[in-house]
Amino acid sequence: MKPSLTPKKIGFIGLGLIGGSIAKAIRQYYPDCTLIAFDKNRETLAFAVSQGTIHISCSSIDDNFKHCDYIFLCAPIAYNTAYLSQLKKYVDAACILTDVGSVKTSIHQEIISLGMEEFFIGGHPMAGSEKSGFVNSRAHLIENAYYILTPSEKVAAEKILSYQTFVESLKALPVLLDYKKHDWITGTISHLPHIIASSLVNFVKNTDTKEELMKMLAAGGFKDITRIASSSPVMWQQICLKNGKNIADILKQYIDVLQQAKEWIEAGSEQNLYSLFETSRDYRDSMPNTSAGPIKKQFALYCDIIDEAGGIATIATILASNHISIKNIGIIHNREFEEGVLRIEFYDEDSAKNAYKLLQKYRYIVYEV
Ligand SMILES: NC(=O)c1ccc[n+]([C@@H]2O[C@H](COP(=O)([O-])OP(=O)(O)OC[C@H]3O[C@@H](n4cnc5c(N)ncnc54)[C@H](O)[C@@H]3O)[C@@H](O)[C@H]2O)c1
Ligand SMILES: O=C(O)C(=O)C[C@]1(C(=O)O)C=C[C@@H](O)C=C1
Repeated sequence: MKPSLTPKKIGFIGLGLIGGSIAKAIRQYYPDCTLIAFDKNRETLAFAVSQGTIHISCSSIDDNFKHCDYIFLCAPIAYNTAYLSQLKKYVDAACILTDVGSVKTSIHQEIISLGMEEFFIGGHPMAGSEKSGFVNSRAHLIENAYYILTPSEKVAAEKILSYQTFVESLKALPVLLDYKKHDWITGTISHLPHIIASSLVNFVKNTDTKEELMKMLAAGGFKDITRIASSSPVMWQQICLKNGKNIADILKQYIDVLQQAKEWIEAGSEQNLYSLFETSRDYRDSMPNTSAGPIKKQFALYCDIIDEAGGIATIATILASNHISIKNIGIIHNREFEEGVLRIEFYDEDSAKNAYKLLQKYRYIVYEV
């Protein structure tokens, strides 16, 4: 049986940040598709039904999961793998079973041992946040983000094509990859940075002065490199356990690099130290910073506001009544804007441009980023 190009029913197991965001995107682009979900958190399911994101909330993996065009496993990785045996009786020839987990080898191995290869295409959207849960999910999360697909060896070519087309229809950018290669690459560009961020934060916590001066004085540099230290401990514990071998090898190489930097500093090696920062600057600056690149462009503007109660609310109302959604809003204080200024972030370029024109029309002083 061929996979359907316009899915009629899609199931979710785990409806948090990623499951919720994919479900919301599907709701937007396939309004006639029935969405069903099981999550261990019943309040999440009730909320998702009340929001109109899903149609049916399931209290377990039950018969509702029969005849799905897609089943998305979106719980923390070890649970996704643990649910496969229960799902086996619900996947049929037309169904594509997929996951969104940050590690792929462990789930592929279980799929092989359960004889479910013809149904499974691993998936991993390279988008996310340090915030978890359905409440933080949004349809735009995967827009313009790379979405890695790791097809099983025995899955039909037409299923792969169909899934690629589906991912594109949700405005993400599918990239096919071997699952073992996936785990090495994400080990380096995602898992290692999370370990660095968390251990750096803990290092500061443990070496701070009695008055917590480090915590007070930590500025942009520290905050930029450690945002992801606020991510879900369960999710990252499971990633480290399941991709442990790769991460340990990568960490070893990275520690050698740190050791080298230490030696250059101790030796006062001017040329090597200059090269360290020059090379990194050039490479970092060469990374695409458009919304289609791995680093998402931020669509923001700054706006002066009078320091009075309700100032932010007035601006939020002007934008909302013109159907412009705000991603983030807050007053910032830095050297450039000593008095403090309102920073408003939007989901896309058009919203930022429209907001700019609108706020100018209302006589606000607005600065483009
Ligand atoms: N957060 C990110 O940045 C990111 C990005 C890409 C992929 N992922 C992957 O997506 C998956 C989900 O991550 P998330 O960020 O959406 O996490 P999340 O915590 O926001 O959501 C997980 C959801 O799964 C539910 N859940 C937990 N245990 C369960 C269980 N045993 N049975 C059923 N439901 C259960 C939780 O109630 C929650 O609603 C993970 O596998 C992660 O590796 C995360
Ligand atoms: O932007 C973030 O907060 C993320 O951590 C997203 C991020 C990452 O880039 O490492 C986290 C885990 C994923 O599996 C994919 C994306």
